[in-house]
Amino acid sequence: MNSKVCEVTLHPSSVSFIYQKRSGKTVVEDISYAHVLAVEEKGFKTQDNNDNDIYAVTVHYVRQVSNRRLRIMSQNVQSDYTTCKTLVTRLEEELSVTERPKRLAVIINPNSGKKRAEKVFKNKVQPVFTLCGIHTEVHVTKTKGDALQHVRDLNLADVDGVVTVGGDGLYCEVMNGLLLSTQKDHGVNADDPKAKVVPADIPIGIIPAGSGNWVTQYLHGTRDVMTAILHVVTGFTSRTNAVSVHQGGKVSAYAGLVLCFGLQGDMMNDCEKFRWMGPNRYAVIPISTVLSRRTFDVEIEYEDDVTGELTRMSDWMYSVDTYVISRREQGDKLVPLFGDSALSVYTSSKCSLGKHVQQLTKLQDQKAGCFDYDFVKTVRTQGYKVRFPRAAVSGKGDDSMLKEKCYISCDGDVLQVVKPEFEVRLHHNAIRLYGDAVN
Ligand SMILES: Nc1ncnc2c1ncn2[C@@H]1O[C@H](COP(=O)(O)OP(=O)(O)OP(=O)(O)O)[C@@H](O)[C@H]1O
Repeated sequence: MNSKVCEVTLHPSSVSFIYQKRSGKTVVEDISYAHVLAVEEKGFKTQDNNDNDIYAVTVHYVRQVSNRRLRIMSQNVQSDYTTCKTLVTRLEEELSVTERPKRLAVIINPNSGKKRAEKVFKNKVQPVFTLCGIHTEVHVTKTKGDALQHVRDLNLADVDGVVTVGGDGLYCEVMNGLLLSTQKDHGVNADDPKAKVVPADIPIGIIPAGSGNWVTQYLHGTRDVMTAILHVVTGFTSRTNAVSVHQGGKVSAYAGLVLCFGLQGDMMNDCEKFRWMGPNRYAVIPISTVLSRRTFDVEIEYEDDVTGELTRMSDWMYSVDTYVISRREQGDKLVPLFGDSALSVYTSSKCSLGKHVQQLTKLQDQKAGCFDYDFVKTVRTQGYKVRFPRAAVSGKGDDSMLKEKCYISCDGDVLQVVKPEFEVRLHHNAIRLYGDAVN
């Protein structure tokens, strides 16, 4: 922390401090009001050489350090009383007119990742929220589904945002709760795939404490916890897409990261059986799933976003994957694209194991060209139906159920396909996240 007698200049959108270092070098520190977190009055110190009373104020602010990481810096300002008071008044004014959250509902999954979510909240999140004068209402989940129900029970008018401390699965639950509550409040039938979904206005902040934390990585360019906290307290938000999956006239779930039918669904289902292994299970189990990969005899119906044509394709497929946060190529890498105008749906048909592993490895490493294989098809659409026209079913008509167990990975959670048809719809920019995603 710098602690020097300063010259303070208030500009329209920033404040600058000019002081001399011990070496005699003059330093100018310019801090945008948008980056100021809090101002604390420390009181009178000594007198300067001109017999003026020296007053001290500490200004806490955010600075980007490296690799898109953010940190809290503090400037200890010492100056005459009037200058300091003018500074405090101005900064408090600036802080009060921003979109900063003041009341947050916090939901913690104590079982996320390495089970450190509660510690992360207590040691890292709470002190920053306290510094910024944010009031919190904390809920620690007891079981799966608890977060969704808690959000549904919240009076959304009482909070400025909902913060999750956990992984992508916890984010998915909260997002589901917010979207379902919003549809109910607006009289929208969430079960109807054609209904126009009303976007959820309450932003979600994600403090990464899970195993994957991909939404955080895509949004902030880092999984760093302090960076995620500072994105919440500074209050900037970005919009992101959601997709819904419907079966048998009901909405099964919304996804905000991935909705992958087939191979990835099987991988997640296999990984769930080995939850006791912790995050290590994701490194080992998928290999055995790929080695025993299975194909599904499916028909996909969609309206092509480019031609507007209603199209059907039938094939034996390993997977039908949708990345809710789209991927686009930048140089030799895939980078995230938030709020894409259509879904990119990737289907994988029969191919040799060697080629498949090569393609999946490229995809895992986020390499450009990972979809450029003859067995991978890319479709751009607002939604699609997947049917199992030749699958064995039990029951008839609306009661028919698939006999084979098939799974979808919905943001890493396992969703079973029970009906011989499911439908997926895009909901453009339906969710607000704390963070300034740069596409
Ligand atoms: N108290 C709880 N006990 C068991 N499961 C929970 C609890 N709270 C939430 N869950 C569910 O556990 C699943 C995984 O949670 P979460 O995403 O937080 O951690 P993770 O799986 O370690 O991380 P990631 O999803 O990033 O891989 C989610 O479906 C979540 O809803």
